Order: sequence, then structure tokens, then C-alpha cells
Amino acid sequence: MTETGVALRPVHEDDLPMLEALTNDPQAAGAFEWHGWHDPHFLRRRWSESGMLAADNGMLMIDLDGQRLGFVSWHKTRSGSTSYCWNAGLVLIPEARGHGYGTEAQRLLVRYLFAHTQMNRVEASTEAGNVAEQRSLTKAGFTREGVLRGYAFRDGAWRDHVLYSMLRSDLDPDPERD
Ligand SMILES: CC(=O)SCCNC(=O)CCNC(=O)[C@H](O)C(C)(C)COP(=O)(O)OP(=O)(O)OC[C@H]1O[C@@H](n2cnc3c(N)ncnc32)[C@H](O)[C@@H]1OP(=O)(O)O
Repeated sequence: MTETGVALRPVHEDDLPMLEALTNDPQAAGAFEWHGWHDPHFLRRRWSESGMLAADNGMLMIDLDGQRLGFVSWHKTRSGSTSYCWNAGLVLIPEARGHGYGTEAQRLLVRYLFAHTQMNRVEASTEAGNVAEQRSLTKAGFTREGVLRGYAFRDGAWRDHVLYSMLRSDLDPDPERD
């Protein structure tokens, strides 16, 4: 948890309707995260199998004083013949956007992943037009690496993405640790 009260926690069964809305409803997903309808049973299946905490991917709820604000997620990406990194992302409910909660959630996620896995790099890419997420990644301490041209297909067009990363060595030392 942070001073703002934002915390990450595992997904509970009664969170599934919110996750479903954020990923399967065009209004809730927002301009850059709507990728078309998906199998409505997918999230419940994933939750039954692993509680959204598998070895190669995961999802945690973003919580503010017991209120659900959205979710963070990550998956393992190959970065070399024997190397992997995490690719991370998040979606907040529309009412929670623009208050700094997404930035806090990304800070917390990076700390969580570096504390509990041995990965050296967390990367995040976002559409070139998603200025809020780019600003939020910068505020959370990520470094902008460059533009991935024609990287992802969404809503009828190939879109440029901007790639950001945080390395284990970029992390500020935890003030609560010796
Ligand atoms: C790697 C990925 O996950 S990509 C997908 C990211 N998710 C989404 O796009 C889903 C919908 N959006 C959201 O969930 C959230 O808005 C997020 C995650 C993008 C950002 O989290 P928030 O809590 O809203 O961000 P936060 O409030 O910390 O900061 C947003 C910043 O962007 C700025 N901003 C917002 N919209 C715009 C805009 N259209 N143009 C310029 N700046 C903008 C804000 O002013 C703020 O900057 P400031 O603190 O300097 O004033």
C-alpha cells in the first residue's frame, strides 16, 4: 500500500464482473484498450485454474480503501535465447482515471514483480496516441525507449506503440528495508 491508500491484491471471485466489464465492454475499456469481444467465460476459466496468478502471467486488483479501481496484469516475454522479461499493463474504471491511481498502481506492480521474481526488466508498451499512459509510465519511473512502428492491430488499423521499461537497477531502494 502507498500513502495514497492504493494497494494491489489478488483477484476474488466477486471481482470477475468488473474485470469482464473492463475487458469486454467498449465504453469501460476506453479508446485504446478495446480489442473486440472475447470469450465471456475466459476470465472465469483463468480464475478457476490459477486465481489469475500463473507462473508466466498474472493479474491483481487495484484497490483504494476497499474500493475496486481496476486491475494490473503482466505476462512473460522472451527477450533472448535464455532471457525473459515481464510485459505489464493496467486498466482503471473510467471514474478512477486522472487521479494518479494508475501511476501508483504501476509503481506498486514493478516493486512487486522485482521483489517476488528474479526478472531484470519490466516493459510496457502503449499506443502512440495514449498520452495519459505515457505520462503515467514516466511518472512511475519508466524510461521511454522508442517507437515500435506499425506494432499492433486495433480497430481496423496498425498502430505505432511507444516502448517503456524499468530495470531492477532503476528501482529506488525500499526505504523500509535496511
Ligand atoms: C501498458 C498499458 O497498460 S497501455 C493501456 C493503459 N490503459 C488504458 O489506456 C485504459 C484506460 N486508462 C486508464 O486506465 C488510466 O487512465 C491510465 C492507466 C492510462 C493512467 O492512469 P491514471 O491514474 O489515469 O494516470 P494519472 O492520473 O497518474 O496520470 C495521467 C497523466 O496523463 C495526463 N493526461 C491524461 N489525458 C491526457 C491527454 N489526453 N493528453 C495529455 N495528457 C493527458 C494527465 O494530465 C496526467 O498527467 P499529470 O499528472 O502530469 O497531470
